[in-house]
Amino acid sequence: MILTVTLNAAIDQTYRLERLYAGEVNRVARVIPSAGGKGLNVARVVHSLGAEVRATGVLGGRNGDRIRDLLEQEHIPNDFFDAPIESRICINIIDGDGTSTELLEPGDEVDNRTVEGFIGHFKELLKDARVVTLSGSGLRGMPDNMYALLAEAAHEAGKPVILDSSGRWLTEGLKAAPTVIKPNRDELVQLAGMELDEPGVVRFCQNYIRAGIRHAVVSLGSEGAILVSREGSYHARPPKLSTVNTVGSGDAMVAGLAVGLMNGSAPEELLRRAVAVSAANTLTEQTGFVVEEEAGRLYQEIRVERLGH
Ligand SMILES: Nc1ncnc2c1ncn2[C@@H]1O[C@H](COP(=O)(O)OP(=O)(O)OP(=O)(O)O)[C@@H](O)[C@H]1O
Ligand SMILES: O=P(O)(O)OC[C@@]1(O)O[C@H](CO)[C@@H](O)[C@@H]1O
Repeated sequence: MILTVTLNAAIDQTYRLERLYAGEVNRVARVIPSAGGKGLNVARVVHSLGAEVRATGVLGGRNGDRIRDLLEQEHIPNDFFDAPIESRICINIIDGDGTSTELLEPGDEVDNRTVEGFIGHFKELLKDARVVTLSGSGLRGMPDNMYALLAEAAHEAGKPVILDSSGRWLTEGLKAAPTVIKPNRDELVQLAGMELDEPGVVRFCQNYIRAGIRHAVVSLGSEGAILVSREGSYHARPPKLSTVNTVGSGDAMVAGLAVGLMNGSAPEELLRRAVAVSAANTLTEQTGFVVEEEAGRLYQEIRVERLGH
């Protein structure tokens, strides 16, 4: 089973309208709600790929109940830790030309009892997990090294762990050397403190490989992704696509990586599958949702280049 962690779960509201006018009254044409926060998108995609998944994290309040209901409707197995908080709402506004504007609430504040309680809950769930994914921001009040604590618990239990986060959650989480990391272009620039070209990405990521991370996968939007590992580095590119909603593509990539890791895929295959799954996510309206056959079709069209750097 793949265990997905969403510390800061959300009701993701996708609003579609013809055009967004800042500073004016905007009427929404269509609302598409889904159980969100990055880890729940990962869970949905793993589920749609037919692999066994369990979603965990922290939920609370009426929004927390709604998130549970949405998960039940989709038959996504879940076992969240209940906390005296209100889970957040995140908004993604997509206008007629496909431009996406995201409004992300920060999430509620928790105390130490919730932090300790969740870590205990996570350690129990780890027993049945084959791969763990840690995604997105944490809740206020959680220690900056929350993901390092969870990754260390996964290491102790002998379970591979994928980290996909940003800011301090990522910087501190990296110190526990997760098995796989998946920064996007902006996150890598923040970590490096400068823009990087393709050889620069490989050289920079090799530092993480030396520090014990097995695969560093840098996602580059429509340009696909670069995987750096001890066995070699690769750049996989998807075909040009008419995208519908790109939000959650990074999460779909993490889902593809988790399934590949569980199946023991070699780096090139791991990357090709992850790029195919993430590209398939851009073709569906719902955030973090993939049609398996679409991913299979795209898999044939991914071009993979071995990098010499
Ligand atoms: N326009 C696109 N066309 C084809 N594939 C895409 C496109 N946008 C994203 N992808 C695929 O999705 C992967 C992840 O996208 P991206 O680098 O934007 O991640 P991200 O910023 O983490 O996304 P998010 O935070 O929205 O989940 C890319 O590596 C690529 O394989
Ligand atoms: O605030 P975080 O946890 O970093 O990101 C939250 C979020 O933007 O990420 C997903 C897209 O990747 C959305 O479902 C969700 O709303």
